[in-house]
Amino acid sequence: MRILTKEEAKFIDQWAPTKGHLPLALLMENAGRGVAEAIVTATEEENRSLDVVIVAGKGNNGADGLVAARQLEEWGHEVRVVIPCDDKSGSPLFQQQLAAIEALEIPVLTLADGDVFEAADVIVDGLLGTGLQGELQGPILELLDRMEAHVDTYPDTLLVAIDVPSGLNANTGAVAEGTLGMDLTVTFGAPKQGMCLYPGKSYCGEIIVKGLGFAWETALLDESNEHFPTELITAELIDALLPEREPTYHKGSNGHTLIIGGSDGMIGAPLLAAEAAVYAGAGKVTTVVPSDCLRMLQTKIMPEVMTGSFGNLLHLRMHSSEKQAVAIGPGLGRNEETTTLVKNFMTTTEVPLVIDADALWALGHMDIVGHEFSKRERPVIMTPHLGEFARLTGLTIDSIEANRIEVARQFAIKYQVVLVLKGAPTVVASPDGLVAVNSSGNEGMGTGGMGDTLTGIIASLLGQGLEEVEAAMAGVFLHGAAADFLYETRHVGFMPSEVARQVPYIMTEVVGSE
Ligand SMILES: NC(=O)C1=CN([C@@H]2O[C@H](COP(=O)(O)OP(=O)(O)OC[C@H]3O[C@@H](n4cnc5c(N)ncnc54)[C@H](OP(=O)(O)O)[C@@H]3O)[C@@H](O)[C@H]2O)[C@@H](O)CC1
Ligand SMILES: Nc1ncnc2c1ncn2[C@@H]1O[C@H](COP(=O)(O)OP(=O)(O)O)[C@@H](O)[C@H]1O
Ligand SMILES: [K+]
Repeated sequence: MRILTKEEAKFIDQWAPTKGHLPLALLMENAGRGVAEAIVTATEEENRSLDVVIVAGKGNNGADGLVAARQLEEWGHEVRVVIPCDDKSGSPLFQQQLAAIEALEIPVLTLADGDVFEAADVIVDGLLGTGLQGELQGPILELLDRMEAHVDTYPDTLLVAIDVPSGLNANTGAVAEGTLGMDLTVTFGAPKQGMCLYPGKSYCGEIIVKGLGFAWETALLDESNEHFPTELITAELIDALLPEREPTYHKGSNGHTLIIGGSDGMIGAPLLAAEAAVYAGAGKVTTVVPSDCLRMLQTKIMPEVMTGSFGNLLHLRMHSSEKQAVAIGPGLGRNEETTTLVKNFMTTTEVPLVIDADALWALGHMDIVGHEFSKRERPVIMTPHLGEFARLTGLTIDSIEANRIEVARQFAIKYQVVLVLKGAPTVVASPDGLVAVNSSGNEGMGTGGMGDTLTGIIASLLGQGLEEVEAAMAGVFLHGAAADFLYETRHVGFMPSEVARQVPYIMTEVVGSE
C-alpha cells in the first residue's frame, strides 16, 4: 500500500486544480464527508443522534472539519464548531467553509465560551494536518490541553483526528508536545508516512483511509513529480510476491541456500539462520562454519541442514558456487583473520548475497567498500540494525532514527544495495529509491537471535527465486507477522526459533499463498 509524505500530499493538492481540472473544494468535500462517514460507522451500534464537537484550525485541515460538521448536521446530529480564536482569518477554503457553517447557523465557539466540550460524544481534531510547522503553541495548544482534560474525565468520548493527529509530523512520525492519542484517525488518499513510524504510530488509534474522489496516483505519475515512492509492506503485497510452486517442483527447484557464519561460542547464530531458511521453504540448506566449530554445529542442528567448514577464501568460493543464495555473517566473530577473509569474499563474489551481523562489521565504513557493491549485476542485501548502520555510515543512531526512511533511501541509491534497516519499524530501501516500511512485528522480538532468523528467511526466499528487494520485503513481513502471531498469547519470552517455526503457517494462512 502506498504511503504519502506531506510534500506528495501537497503535490496532489496542486495537481488536482491545475492539471487535473478538479477544484480543491471538491477534494475537501470528499475528505470531510469521509470523516463524517467514519464517525457514523464507528458509533453505529449506538444508532442515535450524536453530540459532535468539531475543533477546526484555520488551514485546510480545519476546513475539512467544517465540511464534516455540515455533513453530520444534515444527517441529524447535534454539531458545534470550536475555533482557536475569534479573528476568523484563515486559508481561503477555511473562510469559505466557515461562511457556509455560519449561514447554516451551526454554532461557532472559542475557548472564551466556557466548557465547549460539555456532553460531547465525539470530539474531532481538525486543528492541524500536513501543514504543521515546528512546535504547537498558543490557543492550539490550549485547545488540545482542554480536549485532553475532557477525555480524561469522560473516557468514553470518541476522539477522531482529521488526516493526522494535530502535532504529528506527517513525514517523520515525531510528535510535538501536546499531541493527543486518538481513537480514530481518518486520513485521505493513503496513510501519511509519519503514521507508520514511531512515536506517531502510537498516537493514531485505528487508521481509516478515505478517498479524495479521484485516482490520486495519476497525479504522482506526472513528470514534474520528483518524489521517490514509499510503501507500506502488507499481507496483500507479500501475497503477490511469494514464489508460486508448480505441482512438479522438487528440492532442486526451490533453491539451495548457504549460510556462512559461526565462531567459538556463537554457533547458535548460523544454526538459527539455517533452520529459519528451511522453515521458509528452501529446497536445500547448507551451513558452513570454521573447522573448529563444525563438530559442535553437527550435534545441535536439525537433520535437514547440511554442514561443512571453511578456513580460506577458496573454501568460501567453493561452498558458494552453484548456490542460489548465500547469507554471511551470523555469529562469525570479529577476529582479524576472519574479518579479512569474509571482506575479500564479499567484495569479489557475484553470488546473490545477504550480508548481516559480523560480516557488516567486517566491511568497516561503507565509503571504503561501497563502490565494490555498486559494480555488481545483482545488488547485495544488507541487514543492519541501527547500531550496525551507524558504524557503516558514521551517522549517529539518533539522526538515523529521526529520519530512517530518507537515510535508508539515500544509502541504497548511493551504494546500489538493498538495505534492510532493522528496527521498529524495519524499512527496506532499494537501489531505485523505493522504500517500503514494514507493518508487522512487535516489541516481543527484542531477543538475541531474532536477526539471525530474519537473515535465514530472506536468504531462503532469495534462493527460491525472488528478486533481492522482493525477498527483503517478504522476509521482514513474514518474520514480523510470525512474531505477531506468537504475541497474541505471549508478549515476551517467545524465541527466534519459534518465530521461524511459525513462518510456514503465516505463508499459508495469513498471506494465503501456497
Ligand atoms: N492532500 C490533499 O490532497 C488534501 C488535503 N486536505 C487537507 O488539507 C490539510 C493540509 O492543509 P494546509 O496545508 O492548509 O495545512 P494545515 O494542516 O491545515 O495547517 C496549516 C495551518 O496551521 C497553522 N500552523 C502550522 N503549524 C502550527 C503550529 N505549530 N502551531 C500552531 N499553528 C500552526 C498555520 O498557521 P500559519 O503558519 O498560517 O499562521 C495554518 O493556519 C491536510 O492535512 C488535509 O486535512 C483535504 O482538504 C483534501 C485534499
Ligand atoms: N520493538 C520491535 N518491533 C518490531 N520489530 C522488532 C522490535 N524489536 C526487535 N525487532 C526485530 O527483531 C530483529 C532483531 O534483529 P537484531 O538486532 O539483528 O538481533 P540479533 O542480532 O540478536 O539477531 C529485527 O528484525 C528487528 O526489526
Ligand atoms: K488533525
